[in-house]
Amino acid sequence: MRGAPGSGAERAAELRARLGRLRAEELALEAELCALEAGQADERRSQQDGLSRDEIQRYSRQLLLAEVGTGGQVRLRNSAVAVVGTGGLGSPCALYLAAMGVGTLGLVDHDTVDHSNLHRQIAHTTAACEGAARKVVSAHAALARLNPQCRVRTHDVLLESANALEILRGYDVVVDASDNAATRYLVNDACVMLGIPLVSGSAVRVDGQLTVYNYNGGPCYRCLFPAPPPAATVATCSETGVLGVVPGIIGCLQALEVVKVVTGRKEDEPPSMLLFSYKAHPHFRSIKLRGRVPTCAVCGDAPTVTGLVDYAAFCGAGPSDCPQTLDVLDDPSQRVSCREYSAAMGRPHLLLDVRDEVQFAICSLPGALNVPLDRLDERRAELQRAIGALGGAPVYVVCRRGNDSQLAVRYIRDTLGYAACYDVGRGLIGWQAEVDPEFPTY
Ligand SMILES: Nc1ncnc2c1ncn2[C@@H]1O[C@H](COP(=O)(O)OP(=O)(O)OP(=O)(O)O)[C@@H](O)[C@H]1O
Ligand SMILES: [Zn+2]
Repeated sequence: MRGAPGSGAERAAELRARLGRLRAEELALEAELCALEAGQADERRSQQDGLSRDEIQRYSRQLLLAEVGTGGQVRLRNSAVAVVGTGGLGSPCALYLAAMGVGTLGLVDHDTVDHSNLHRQIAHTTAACEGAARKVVSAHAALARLNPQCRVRTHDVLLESANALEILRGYDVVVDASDNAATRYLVNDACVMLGIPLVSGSAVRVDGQLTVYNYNGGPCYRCLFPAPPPAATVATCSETGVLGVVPGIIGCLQALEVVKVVTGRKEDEPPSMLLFSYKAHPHFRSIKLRGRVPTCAVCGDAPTVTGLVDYAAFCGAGPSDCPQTLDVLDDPSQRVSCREYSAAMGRPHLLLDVRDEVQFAICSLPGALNVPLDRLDERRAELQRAIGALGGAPVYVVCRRGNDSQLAVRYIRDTLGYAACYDVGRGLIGWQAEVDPEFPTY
């Protein structure tokens, strides 16, 4: 409803529009600044001993703590910390590190802000998303607003074997806030080779984990996990979801560990892994870890990995948490495109949606019967009845991305013996791209 001319509602709309333009301009300036600064030679980091008047005022509540004091604050100011990933973990971690007075922060990310990031990636804003801002630019803007005294270096690149040593060299601590196995091993190996402590975190669904690796005789990531898990078993936020505050909790704890390492307060702590779960009571559990493993391939006594390797090949998946695309149907005639299904919708058929009930409740195509892939066999009689009523008309099977639907087509053809069954290729993601741009994706 539009307000009357001159009313508060009209003024609010005008102010909202003006703020939108200012936010867009801020991001454009930020992007230009990031690009300029990225091309400049690094200045020497300040290594002075004392604190300025401004610093004393800004950090006064922290200076009062025996755990920090002036000495600790100076160490924070003189430190440089790299944060790999400015997503769910990296956002709160980098914000707190900047707020607490870390002098130099390096942000590494190769991604653009997306709407589905905003419930947890709190360094980013709706305006950044609408302007398709790069994550490092958007995070730089947030850090600059929070603490202009923090020097931010942005690395708007995919961290990979070819650039990791060069990018991470010179930092005092590295924070792994990434979301995939290939990057975890890469960052671990680079930190071992460069002799940098690594504060590693992860968060999926309602659970999180935190460990400091390669520190004070403790293990590295490979000491604990010498071989990566099979790529298909790795849970990812985009597939299984994540409660917004969970990476917030772990990212804040990563910032805490950085402070302890930089201020020298962690030296007496034995290595441990902290586990968090919303479902466990109490929510936190700490597991003691053994020290460095002498046979470890990278930090052991006779390392076999002495340079960065091909981590995508090692992990069976590249540096992305996007699920792999399956192709299990032998015959392309068992698949229709989303456009072809759209054309067939007016004719008799059964649309079977094999996503789980939670996803089906988010959005679905008209008339779809929902039987999750893992319940096909249990609900076999019901399926057979529905197929029997078709009089030979086709069954189309859909899921989110077109992977599970292929497995279901196989089941219906091979186990139920119904040959007129087709996969809707690329699933609902394809439906939005090919047929209906208004259809929600998640
Ligand atoms: N090798 C890498 N180099 C640079 N950035 C990386 C690398 N690996 C992961 N990242 C970044 O780490 C961040 C991890 O964030 P997060 O786990 O919250 O998920 P996301 O990828 O942003 O979102 P979603 O998984 O929901 O699509 C991402 O911004 C991603 O781009
Ligand atoms: Zn090791």
